[in-house]
Amino acid sequence: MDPDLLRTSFAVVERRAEFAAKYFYSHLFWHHPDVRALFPLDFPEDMERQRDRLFAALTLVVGRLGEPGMHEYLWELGRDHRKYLARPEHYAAVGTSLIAAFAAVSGTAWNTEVEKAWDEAYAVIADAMMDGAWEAESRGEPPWWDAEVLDRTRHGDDLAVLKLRPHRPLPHLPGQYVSVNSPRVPGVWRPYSLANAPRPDDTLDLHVSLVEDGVLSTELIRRTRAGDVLRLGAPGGRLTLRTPVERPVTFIAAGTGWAPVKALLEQLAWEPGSYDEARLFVVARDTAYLYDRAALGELCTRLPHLDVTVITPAPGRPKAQATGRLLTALGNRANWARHDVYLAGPPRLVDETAEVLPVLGADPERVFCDDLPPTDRGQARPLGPGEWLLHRPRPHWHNPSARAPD
Ligand SMILES: NC(=O)C1=CN([C@@H]2O[C@H](COP(=O)(O)OP(=O)(O)OC[C@H]3O[C@@H](n4cnc5c(N)ncnc54)[C@H](O)[C@@H]3O)[C@@H](O)[C@H]2O)C=CC1
Repeated sequence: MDPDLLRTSFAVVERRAEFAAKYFYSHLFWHHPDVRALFPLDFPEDMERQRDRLFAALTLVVGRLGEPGMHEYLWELGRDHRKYLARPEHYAAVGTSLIAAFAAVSGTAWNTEVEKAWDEAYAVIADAMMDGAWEAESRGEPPWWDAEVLDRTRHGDDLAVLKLRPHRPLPHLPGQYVSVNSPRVPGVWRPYSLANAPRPDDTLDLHVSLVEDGVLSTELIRRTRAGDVLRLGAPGGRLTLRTPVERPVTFIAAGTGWAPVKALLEQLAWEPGSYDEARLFVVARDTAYLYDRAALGELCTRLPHLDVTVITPAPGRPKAQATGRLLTALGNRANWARHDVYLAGPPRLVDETAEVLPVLGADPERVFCDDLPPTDRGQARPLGPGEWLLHRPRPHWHNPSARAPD
């Protein structure tokens, strides 16, 4: 496998990503109409997301092939793909269509050497995924877990906490997430962090925030009731407590990113550790969205040394202003080089914070977060004067063809 050749040839494909994705799906569905059932059909929004996801996943894999942790990631992905009833023949079909699409959009940049590199890379990816699926199957793990909704607590119009009881126990680590599907929104799966450490009664909590035009979040917040049954995929993710906890720890939770952090704090409360400092930053779009204050208070009693900072935007300011305030608050703290940092929340906040922490002295290898697909469509935080200089936003070019005739 030649990583440089893969990266340079993928850069050509990425420039025509839209066309490549259309070609890929048309090729796949034409040659294997049976595979169509594995992809969501009814929601155009979802076909688009699927396209974005395909390229986001490929970019991640191509950028990190051969890196430590990549095999595990693919293994987990394959285990999770059992929920789509993905079989070895589907992996072969996807590989053929992907390479056909890459060849179609690459023009003269495509040759036998590039094709060989992609054939080999795809074989590595598919083998790792099929290993994950096979291992899960051989230990008797179900392809998904059905879970009954025991309770749904609404917090305002756009937030809900669901309590679920899986029909069979779903073993997980605090901080992990699962993908969730409702039979009323067929084919649509979204990742949600489990908001609790494992409990003796095996119940699970999900914290759901409304995503504008999001079919599943709307379903879960507005229509799902006690007695409904949801479907959960295999748990996964990197946001798990590194134990034994011997270094100081910082948790940063924004919005419903509070869910995995809550689970991690529950674990910290019973995990023996030799750390001497624990910090928690809770960021919310306004005080009304600090929806779990009672649980936070309880955790503070169980973790008396936990230093808590709550951050919201100034009254009347946009929600993303809280991210600027968070970055300032982080800058006012010391000892980052010693801290393990666990970070959860909207992807833009996670990206910005993960970029700033090493500048403050944190070890990037000790900053833990999930790679989640973006769900928010809001505007980015307005740039501060220093950032404006460093990252001037792209100009909005006029479209000459839209100009009125002289
Ligand atoms: N494991 C994880 O990392 C988890 C991540 N999430 C993600 O967290 C988000 C939760 O959404 P909500 O609760 O509605 O959060 P929210 O929209 O209320 O935002 C909370 C805070 O995040 C920051 N923020 C939001 N959008 C931003 C932007 N565009 N740029 C910079 N900062 C921004 C702001 O400080 C805001 O006050 C979802 O995107 C979800 O996917 C949720 C659970 C777990």
